[in-house]
Parts: sequence; structure tokens; C-alpha cells
Amino acid sequence: MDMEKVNSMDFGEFVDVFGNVVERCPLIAAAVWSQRPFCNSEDLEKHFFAFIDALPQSGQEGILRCHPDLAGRELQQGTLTAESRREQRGAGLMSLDAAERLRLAELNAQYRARFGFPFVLAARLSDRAAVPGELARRLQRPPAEELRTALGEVKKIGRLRLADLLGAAGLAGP
Ligand SMILES: NC(=O)NC1=NC(=O)NC1=O
Repeated sequence: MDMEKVNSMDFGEFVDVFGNVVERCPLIAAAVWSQRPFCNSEDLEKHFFAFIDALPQSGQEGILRCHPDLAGRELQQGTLTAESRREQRGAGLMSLDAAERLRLAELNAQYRARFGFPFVLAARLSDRAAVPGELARRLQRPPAEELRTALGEVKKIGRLRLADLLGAAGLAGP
């Protein structure tokens, strides 16, 4: 893992590369940059997660609100980020039939009405068959617990995106 290259990035380069590790939250990469040098990929990941954990609840909920719904409007309109599109496609969420899409839209609306933020799940670790059931299950959870669970999913997504980036050509070590 060529952390030397990561540690040599200027601010703009670092945010260009790592700005979407947390969906639509480049502020986090902008903050983590000042923690360099990073001794390895785990250290880099630790700083991303520490930033999230140190936020007040309003900030943590704000991170969740930056996530597009699974199989939602943005997927239909083609306005997803490249990472989100890849993740949602990989989970089969681009090939739902009308009934599946409607069911997910209803569950997403119920979830958002109850918690005030969207349902977030690491799509790469799930699939179209499991998402509605997982959403319905989490819909019943106490708000404080669900906030922790949702942030855990943000971290799973971030871990996978960091692994993609650090394994990408040019950043992978010998
Ligand atoms: N609401 C979401 O869970 N969104 C997402 N999950 C992913 O894995 N990528 C997303 O954009």
C-alpha cells in the first residue's frame, strides 16, 4: 500500500481522490487531510471514522441525509455518484421490477418519516432480495440504536471505497 503517495498529496489532490469515501461528504476528507502522514490504510480509515464518531448527532444525521435512497429517485434520474451507481447496480437495485421499486419506495418513506434520515446500508454487502427485509427489520429499531447501525453501514461503505481507491493503479504498493 503506497501510503507515501497518499501522504505526498496536496489538499486538492487528496480531496479529489478521497472526497467521496463518505457519500457526498468531501468535508470529511478535507478534515482528514490535516492528519497526515498516515502510516497505513488502517490509519487513514481510522481518521475518517474518528471524524464521524466525533460529530454531534446533528452532524451524524447530516451524513446519512447525504446518501441517496436505495433504488430511489436519483437512481431513476441517473444522478447517482459513480460510486453509488456501482454499488447499487452490484446489488441488483437497477433491475427491480415496478412492484419491487414501489415496495422499496414505501419502506424508504416510512423509514425517513420515523428517523428523519434515509435508510443506509452497504449495498455491496447485500442484494436486492435482502434489502426490503433488512429495511423493514430496522424500521422497528429504537432511534438511538438505528442511528448507530446506520453509521456502521456508512463506515462499511467507506471501508470498501477506501479499499478500491488504495488498491487502484498508482496507489497500490509493490
Ligand atoms: N441509502 C444507501 O444505503 N445508499 C447507498 N448504499 C451504498 O452502498 N451506496 C449508496 O449510495
